[in-house]
Amino acid sequence: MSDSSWTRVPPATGRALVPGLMSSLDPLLRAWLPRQRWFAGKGLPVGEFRLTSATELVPPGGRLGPLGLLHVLIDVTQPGRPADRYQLLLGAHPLLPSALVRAALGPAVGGPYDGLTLYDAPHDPRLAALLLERLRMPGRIGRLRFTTEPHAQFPPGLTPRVSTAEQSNTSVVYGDAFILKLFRRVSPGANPDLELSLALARAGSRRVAEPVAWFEADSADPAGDGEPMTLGVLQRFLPGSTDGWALALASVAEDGDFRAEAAALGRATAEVHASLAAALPVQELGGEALERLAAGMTHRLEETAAEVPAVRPYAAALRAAYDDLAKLGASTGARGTVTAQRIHGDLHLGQALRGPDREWVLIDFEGEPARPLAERRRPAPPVQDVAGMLRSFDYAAHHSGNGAWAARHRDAFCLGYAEVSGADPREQPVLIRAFETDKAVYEARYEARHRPAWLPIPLSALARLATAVPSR
Ligand SMILES: Nc1ncnc2c1ncn2[C@@H]1O[C@H](COP(=O)(O)OP(=O)(O)O)[C@@H](O)[C@H]1O
Ligand SMILES: O=P(O)(O)O[C@H]1O[C@H](CO)[C@@H](O[C@H]2O[C@H](CO)[C@@H](O)[C@H](O)[C@H]2O)[C@H](O)[C@H]1O
Repeated sequence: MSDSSWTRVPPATGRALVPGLMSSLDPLLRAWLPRQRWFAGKGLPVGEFRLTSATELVPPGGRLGPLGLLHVLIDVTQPGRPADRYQLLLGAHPLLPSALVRAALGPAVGGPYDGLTLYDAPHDPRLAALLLERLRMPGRIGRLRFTTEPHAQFPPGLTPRVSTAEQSNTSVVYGDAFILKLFRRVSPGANPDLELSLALARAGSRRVAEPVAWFEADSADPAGDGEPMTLGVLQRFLPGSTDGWALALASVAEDGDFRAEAAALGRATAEVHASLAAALPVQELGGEALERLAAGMTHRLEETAAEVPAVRPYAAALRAAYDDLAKLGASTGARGTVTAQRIHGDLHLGQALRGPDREWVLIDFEGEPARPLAERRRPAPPVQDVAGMLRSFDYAAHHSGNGAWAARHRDAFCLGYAEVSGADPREQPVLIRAFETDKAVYEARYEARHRPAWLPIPLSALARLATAVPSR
């Protein structure tokens, strides 16, 4: 089937295809976009919207027109940050069915776009099904390129439902067999969620949800640097799985013993690290690289203290952890004693799913969404992931004030990790303290921006880390 049966391909700006789209979208997006969890520039005034691409997907042989799926990439300018590019998937309807009213970008009646109401398409099973059909067929449409992993099979007609999980992107589950993650803030370059999941799956790892298909946009516009942008990844869905955060909270609530699960998670994490080290480049970080790492952490602390006043009282003491890291760099010279490799980058209990077979699988290899893509793709010491998980045990325990639960399970996780890697991460105290501090600083900013009621959790960790005995 030729691509042309799927779509009308618009010119680069999309304006000729969808006359009036931008003037209709502008006022709607001003109100709707900042309310979305995945909107990165919260709290800052919105400047301009610039349409960089619009592509309409319509079913083969289906009627052309506004009832297709409109794929849009839009740049948003805000003072004090580089422009962000967002992926929008829009439906348009003359009279929105009641089930879709909550997905409307604005008032659900009297739509401003040619008399049509615009809405967030992943919520519409008909349009989500259309996207799956398109993913089943490798090929291009305008700037969009669809790819299927060789030998991967996924049947047509799976029933879609949009995920209700609180998340940084938007996911659609198809028949409890596959899950499509639609990245919302996109940048040129492979998204590590696709890159690392694919590397792990191709290496035969059982700790990953295998990608079966994905789609990208080329960066033909002047702002792009030539690398394609990953827009969405379809992966195996793990039915009947529960995430580590839910399991940990249940255990905390009854002061339970979760150590076997925590140790198994430590082993799974070390297995993933070993597979990533075997599949992708590894490098030794010399003195200067460690000093740069420490400088980056110090910078993040300063930015956070400027933005989140409650962090300020701890800032001076916390810097000691980074100074120690820089000194470690200075003492190693160019020899390099710290191994860096590709890692998960944002590991926490919510990123680990345990299936009915009781095995852990890690998901969401995207890294911290707030960091630039190039930084997220850089090799880093694997202890960074360990520190992320240690913070997560602390988060879980905080809900009941049960600090002993956190300590027991942090230990169990490290012991499990050591069983596979051959070394207990706590044998690198300077590194682990620096990364744990850096993570808690990240969390303070994350919570201040997204969930202010949770801010006390990273703040209490910062208070503890600030008074921790320096490792010198
Ligand atoms: N392969 C999968 N199988 C089952 N559930 C999944 C799978 N991938 C993700 N999920 C569910 O979707 C949620 C969000 O996924 P995640 O990749 O963390 O998205 P985001 O990056 O947008 O936060 C997870 O917490 C989990 O509940
Ligand atoms: O899963 P995401 O990629 O969206 O990660 C972001 O959101 C997480 C919260 O949903 C946040 O994690 C923090 O809260 C968790 C409990 O909800 C806790 O287990 C983590 O340890 C803590 O960092 C994550 O930092 C953020 O990037």
